[in-house]
Amino acid sequence: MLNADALEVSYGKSRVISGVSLQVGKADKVCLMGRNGVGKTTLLKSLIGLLSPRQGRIQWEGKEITRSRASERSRMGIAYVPQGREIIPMLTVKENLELGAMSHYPKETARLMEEVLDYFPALSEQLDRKGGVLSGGQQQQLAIGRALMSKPKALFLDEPSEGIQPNVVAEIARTLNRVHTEKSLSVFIVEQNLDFAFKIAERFYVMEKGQIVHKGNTGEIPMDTIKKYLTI
Ligand SMILES: Nc1ncnc2c1ncn2[C@@H]1O[C@H](COP(=O)(O)OP(=O)(O)OP(=O)(O)O)[C@@H](O)[C@H]1O
Repeated sequence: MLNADALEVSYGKSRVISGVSLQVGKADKVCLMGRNGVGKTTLLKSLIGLLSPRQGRIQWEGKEITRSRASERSRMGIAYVPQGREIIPMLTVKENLELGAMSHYPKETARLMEEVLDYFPALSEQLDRKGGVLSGGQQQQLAIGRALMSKPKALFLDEPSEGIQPNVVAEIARTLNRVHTEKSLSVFIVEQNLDFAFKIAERFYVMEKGQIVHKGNTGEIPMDTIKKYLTI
């Protein structure tokens, strides 16, 4: 579905990603792990179109998208949940959700919202509240819900468990697994929380200094082995 080949991504003269190749298949559940600053967010942004790779190529469903803008990739079914969630604090929960459908599926807003509120019932009671007053966990649910409003085929999430209470993290994992099953959604998560990552991912990639140094199936490798890559 998404195929990245030999990507190189830089900020000015500083090369952050080099020679990275990875695949995300249909209904795949993949986690990208690595210590702080190894380049996970940079790689994710290049996959969804917010950064342009200096070298390499990205294909989506067999089509070249290396130079496509993020908005075009979004129309093709690639949705992004950024680190820090980036919900709009002055808009209500309902308005934040509506934004997700506005670009591509404005006529389906009501139906999509019903679906998203079924996935995240806690948001139903908050619809008229400003996004900015929600707890971190509710904001994360809102950010994922907003992404789902664009009817994605694949969801790319950057550290969705960061700063969130364990019970809400567990609930988010359950919901992502449910959406994956019901919609054949592909899920690609950047995570440092291994418990959360292992609740979702079937496959993983580990990054060090801008390169993939390890990959495999989560079921075939003990969590402790991966932990070694993440501890200093
Ligand atoms: N906009 C930018 N301009 C210049 N350098 C940047 C920029 N964003 C990130 N970097 C640098 O690129 C490197 C990789 O950062 P990146 O955020 O991709 O890592 P990460 O693995 O996602 O880290 P974290 O887990 O802390 O989010 C770091 O050295 C960082 O300082």
